[in-house]
Amino acid sequence: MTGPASDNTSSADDQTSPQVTTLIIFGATGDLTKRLLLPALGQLLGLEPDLNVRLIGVGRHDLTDDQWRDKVREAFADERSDAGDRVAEQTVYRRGDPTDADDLRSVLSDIDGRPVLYFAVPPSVTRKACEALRDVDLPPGTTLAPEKPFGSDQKSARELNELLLELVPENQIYRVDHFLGQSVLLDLLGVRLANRVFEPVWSGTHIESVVIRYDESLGLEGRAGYYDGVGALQDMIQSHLLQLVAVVAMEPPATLGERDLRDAIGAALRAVHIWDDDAVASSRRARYTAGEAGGEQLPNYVDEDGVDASNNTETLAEATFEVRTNRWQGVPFTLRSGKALDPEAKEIVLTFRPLRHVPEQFEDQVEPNVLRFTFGHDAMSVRLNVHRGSHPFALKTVDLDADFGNASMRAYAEVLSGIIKGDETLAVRGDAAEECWRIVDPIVDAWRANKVPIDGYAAGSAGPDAWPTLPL
Ligand SMILES: O=P(O)(O)OC[C@H]1O[C@@H](O)[C@H](O)[C@@H](O)[C@@H]1O
Repeated sequence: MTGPASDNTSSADDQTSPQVTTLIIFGATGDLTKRLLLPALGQLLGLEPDLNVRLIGVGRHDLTDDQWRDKVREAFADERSDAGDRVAEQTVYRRGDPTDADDLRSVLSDIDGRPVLYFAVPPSVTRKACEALRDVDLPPGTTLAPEKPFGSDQKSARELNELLLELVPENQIYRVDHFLGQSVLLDLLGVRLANRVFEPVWSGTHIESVVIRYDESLGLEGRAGYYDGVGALQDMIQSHLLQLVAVVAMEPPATLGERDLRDAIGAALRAVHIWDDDAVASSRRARYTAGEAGGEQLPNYVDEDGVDASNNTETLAEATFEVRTNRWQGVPFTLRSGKALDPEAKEIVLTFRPLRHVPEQFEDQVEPNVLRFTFGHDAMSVRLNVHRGSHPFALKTVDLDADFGNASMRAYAEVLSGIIKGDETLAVRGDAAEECWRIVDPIVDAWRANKVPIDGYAAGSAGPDAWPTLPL
């Protein structure tokens, strides 16, 4: 995490000098590494040139060191820096299988300082790799960074936690959820916790509903191997969006140190339940049919390469939850995310309750106040009723917009920064990972049992016509 060092970090405090970190990326030739991890590392090195990092790529393909270095340079090209050039110059590639203890030993025999094992591989490979690591002597400080999804239900998440904890202590496990590094989440923390005008009204006494949506125009993008059978609920709501719920709903922590913040997130998640405890009535799912979205012509989802129609995968999911605390009981938190949607809508929207009384001259003119945070090109707006018009008490609803511009750091750069510096604040703690599955498991079960119909929507539309509109 950038900014002031956290006040109650554990592992970060133990480090006295800029220790060397060897970042070992398993899945080095994969899409995640190319599109997200390496560009983020390049950006981070440009912003923090003193980070003492070595990079090793590990993959199943045959690559020479020079070929790998070219890939790294290419990924760093947009944000080139001396530090990035140095890392790209020194990096090496090892052909290896992360599920093979001999290969793991061989990679770890050749490292400087503290190794970070970043698993940019499918979850089944991460699990087998961790099983293989039981037979490997891990160097001091070894850090494990598994990517989402972390398990496939509460039970498997618990088992994976147990396995990881056999290998290293919790403060050396960085479960990656890049939404914790999204600048909008960091904006939300600032707006909520540093402003007198917001914190006192941050509760169900004043807020009527919360909507967190992440409607993307992208389709499957050739990711059937991962996405098909997983779907929008598990891909987005189970992980990313529930982390956002926790940050909106948590009790204000005394500090933003890793322990206080992650305790608050964990407590908030433990209070989240499906609305009315009714997974069938409180969830919806749908799948796209052919159409044009994001400038691309998309086929029916079921006709996409690699899709197995019998998986019945949804590409749009919506579910409503309740946070059963004194602060939030009775306030619906609706989460929604999907692919191939137009318009894109990636935002957190808090709608305020009506005033108990307004002067009669204002009646019928007043709209609810709305506080909105927008992802991507970060922005925030507050909807207010103000005087405007031809008579003294005429009101108009206006959105006061603040455009924060592009984030100074990519979400993955924030996450990598924490991992490299040994600050766990923006990593998912084990209890939170299990809790997120506890919350959605009943919906997954209801959908598998076909208790919720799967609706259709044309790619490029705003979703199924029959679904109620969320506040926008
Ligand atoms: O918009 P971002 O930061 O790329 O995050 C969204 C992506 O997050 C990933 O974790 C999901 O697997 C993708 O399906 C999704 O598109």
